[in-house]
Amino acid sequence: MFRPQRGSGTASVGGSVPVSLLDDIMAGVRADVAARQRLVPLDQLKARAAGRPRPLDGVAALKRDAVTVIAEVKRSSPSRGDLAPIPDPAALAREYAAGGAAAISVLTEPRRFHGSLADLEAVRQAVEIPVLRKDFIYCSYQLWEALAYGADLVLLIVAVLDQSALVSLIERAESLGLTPLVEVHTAEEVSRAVDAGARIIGVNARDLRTFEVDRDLFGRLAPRIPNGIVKVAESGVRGPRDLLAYAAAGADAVLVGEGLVTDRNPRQAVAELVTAGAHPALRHEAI
Ligand SMILES: O=C(O)c1ccccc1NCC(=O)[C@H](O)[C@H](O)COP(=O)(O)O
Repeated sequence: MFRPQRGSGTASVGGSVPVSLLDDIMAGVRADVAARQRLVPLDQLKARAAGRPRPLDGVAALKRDAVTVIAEVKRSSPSRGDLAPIPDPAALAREYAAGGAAAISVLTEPRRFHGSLADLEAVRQAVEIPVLRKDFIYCSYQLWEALAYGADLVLLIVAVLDQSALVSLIERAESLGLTPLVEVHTAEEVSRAVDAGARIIGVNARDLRTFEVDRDLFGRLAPRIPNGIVKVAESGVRGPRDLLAYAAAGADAVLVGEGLVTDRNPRQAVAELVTAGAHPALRHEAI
């Protein structure tokens, strides 16, 4: 198994073939999905999903007359290692909701982020605001899992999907009532997301191949995102100042992980972001 160095998303395996960490993550995700498919056949998953209420509207939750906050349940990450043990994700989610978060993001990838579908379900049962399944989704089985375990939104990362897969996953997610948050990191990926019909586009400041965080990237890419599409600034928010910078560059929402899970008072940390996001100078019309 490839073990990444901090600050480096690529390495030489066996001294010769360069392997991207993202490729390594995807290999693990595919193996895990295949194993879960053997344990829980699609019919069983669909039956479980049928017992769930219809998912909440992700667009309506994020696009308000203030900059909204998506607060993330994030234990660990490839770039930063262990961040917080989070023994009770439901309790953390309740704190986030009490602080005014518009939605909760739950990392469900187990190998690198120490997340799970059980975390997703626990958070779903704890809060009434929309919940995002944040994972490396490449197939419709994972969408059914998202639905069955209580997600309202799903992350689709353009960098790991070819265009036909992106289009069909967006369509399939929408047809299931799930709202896709389509993540980009380059101008070309913005075009692909727009062409594929994304209604929410997240610009991730973190390059998933090098782990470098470029907070100015959102400002460069946001003008390429047409009006009417919800713009989310992902990664690198460590406090209200970062939210205000993203807001000034046109963000409708920010997605925050490390800055919240490492704070001693996550409820207050969210509330401070929400207060900054509601500043009258930032107010814009809801779509
Ligand atoms: O966080 C990582 O190291 C990472 C590495 C490879 C793929 C994804 C990764 N993180 C997922 C995210 O995009 C973040 O969890 C999210 O945007 C919050 O970022 P932050 O507030 O900087 O923790």
